[in-house]
Amino acid sequence: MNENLDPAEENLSPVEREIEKVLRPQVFEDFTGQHKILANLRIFVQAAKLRGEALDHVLLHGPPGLGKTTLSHIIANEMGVNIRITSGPVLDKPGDLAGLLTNLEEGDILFIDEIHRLSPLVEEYLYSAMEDFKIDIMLETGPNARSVQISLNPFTLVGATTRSGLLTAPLRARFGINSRLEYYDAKLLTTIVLRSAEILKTEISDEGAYEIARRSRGTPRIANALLRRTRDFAQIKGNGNIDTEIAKYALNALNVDEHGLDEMDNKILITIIDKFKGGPVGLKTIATAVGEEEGTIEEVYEPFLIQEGYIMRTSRGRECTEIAYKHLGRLKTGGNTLF
Ligand SMILES: Nc1ncnc2c1ncn2[C@@H]1O[C@H](COP(=O)(O)OP(=O)(O)OP(=O)(O)O)[C@@H](O)[C@H]1O
Ligand SMILES: [Mg+2]
Repeated sequence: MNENLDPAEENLSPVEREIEKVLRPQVFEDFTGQHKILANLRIFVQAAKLRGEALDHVLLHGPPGLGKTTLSHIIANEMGVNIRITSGPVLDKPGDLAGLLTNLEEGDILFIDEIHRLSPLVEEYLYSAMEDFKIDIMLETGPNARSVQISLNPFTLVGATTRSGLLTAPLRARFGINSRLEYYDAKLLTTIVLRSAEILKTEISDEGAYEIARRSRGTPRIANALLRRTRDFAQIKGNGNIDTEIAKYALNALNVDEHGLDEMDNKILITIIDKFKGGPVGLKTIATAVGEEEGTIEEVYEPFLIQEGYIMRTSRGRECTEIAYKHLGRLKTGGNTLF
């Protein structure tokens, strides 16, 4: 496995991976949305550069595909430093981490993706590295074994996670900068789609871009993926240009509904309403019923369904709202269909 590969891109074909790469913004200027986070980061980066210091450690959290990995690379570019990439599950011994840390040059960024999945032992080892830029390493083994403390070059740890709730308090406390990425509105996503279309040299109307944008679950990664697929439809079924009509045609063919919910979103809502009388029902039960991992539902599907008002999280489980009933054409009392 290429150590610099984003896990989210592992199952893409080489061509798609290349496209991902050219679409990924490289500097603050090209990164759309998340205004507050960006405004702050620009200041922190500028100040750190002015003082000639490493940037404070940064924690980026939020649902998949909103730009955590992208921002990490941008921070490295803007700081003018190297970035080393690893992830929580890959680092299974403190020794793995020590190897990475001792190779960092002054100011470099160590990016740990899925940082909530660090083993407790590795996490603890990270504490002194983050706090004092010092680590203990073991020299020799057996009777001569001894540990010595070595100093590291000051570096910046950038941690990314979709599950900040799973981070321990001591780890979270060691990040000076803590940013939560939010879903993007349709207007911002339209800008992103237009930018990507330009890079891909695809003709697209503003309305066509908006149609893709508003049906992308608030997520740039999904917007770019839908743009690429719509481009295919435009090429084969049309004249290569994307307008509203071809966008609608493509999105329907891809099972993305009018409100941008995909098949699994709808399956979750239908299950809660038809099988569990609209809830409340526990996450585990929903997961079993729809045949999806509990964690995936909690990280990927639920946050968007909650934000858009389709479901509510209560102490007794998940409940569908009036909006979900309306969306699916169900009557709230008794769960009968309208049709
Ligand atoms: N603000 C943005 N402006 C333009 N494009 C963006 C933006 N945010 C993300 N993208 C695009 O979306 C893709 C996915 O973003 P990224 O890989 O950074 O998400 P992530 O938050 O790291 O997701 P995961 O949690 O799955 O790792 C990127 O390749 C990039 O092209
Ligand atoms: Mg990522």
